[in-house]
Amino acid sequence: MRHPDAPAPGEPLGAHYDQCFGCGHQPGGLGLIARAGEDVSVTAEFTVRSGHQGAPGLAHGGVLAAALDETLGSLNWLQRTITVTGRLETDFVRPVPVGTELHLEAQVTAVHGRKVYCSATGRIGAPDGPVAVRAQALFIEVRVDHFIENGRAEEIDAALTDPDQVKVARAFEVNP
Ligand SMILES: CCCCC/C=C\C/C=C\C/C=C\C/C=C\CCCC(=O)SCCNC(=O)CCNC(=O)[C@H](O)C(C)(C)COP(=O)(O)OP(=O)(O)OC[C@H]1O[C@@H](n2cnc3c(N)ncnc32)[C@H](O)[C@@H]1OP(=O)(O)O
Repeated sequence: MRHPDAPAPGEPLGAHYDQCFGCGHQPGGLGLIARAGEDVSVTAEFTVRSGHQGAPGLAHGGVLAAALDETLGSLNWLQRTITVTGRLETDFVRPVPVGTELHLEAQVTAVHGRKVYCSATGRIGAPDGPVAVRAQALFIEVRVDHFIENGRAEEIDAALTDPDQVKVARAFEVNP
């Protein structure tokens, strides 16, 4: 369900963690930029770079799955809950050349308790371009302890003492 304080449609969502491979400022990462959509949906773009290749001149399937995963994960901002990927099923429909701007969209399709069912699509070159990838996913709601108990102490300690990170956690109504 869309949280009453969710970002307005069109508003950029920013990074949930500065060192995230998907949305953070990580060298070699995706540099994916997401925006809130209507209801519980998001749109995002990511440009395939040479470091994302699997075959000559083509994106690696795992990188495309990561872009879908990150787009789906950014639905957290609209629900103001923290969820992590439990299951991600991906259809690779078309090869994606290096240099392509992949236009992604994702939405929540159902919620049962802690389970959030969602789907995503990635299109080549434009929001109405040819479909290249699709995903069906199940995200599971977790508490902030999930990260504190499982993450490496070095990064967890840094996150807990970073005011910007704490602000992001508060946006998810989490009190670390
Ligand atoms: C210190 C400061 C930190 C600050 C953090 C601040 C902000 C963070 C904000 C957002 C960040 C959040 C996410 C990141 C966003 C985007 C990145 C992309 C997303 C990812 O990349 S994220 C990484 C990959 N992800 C994982 O690293 C998960 C590893 N995994 C686990 O940690 C556990 O596996 C877990 C927690 C998933 C479940 O464990 P659990 O013990 O809590 O719950 P349980 O197993 O009981 O499952 C409950 C119900 O889900 C069903 N269920 C579970 N898994 C299923 C599956 N695979 N298929 C079908 N059904 C499944 C069960 O069947 C049951 O269903 P039922 O209730 O009906 O019986």
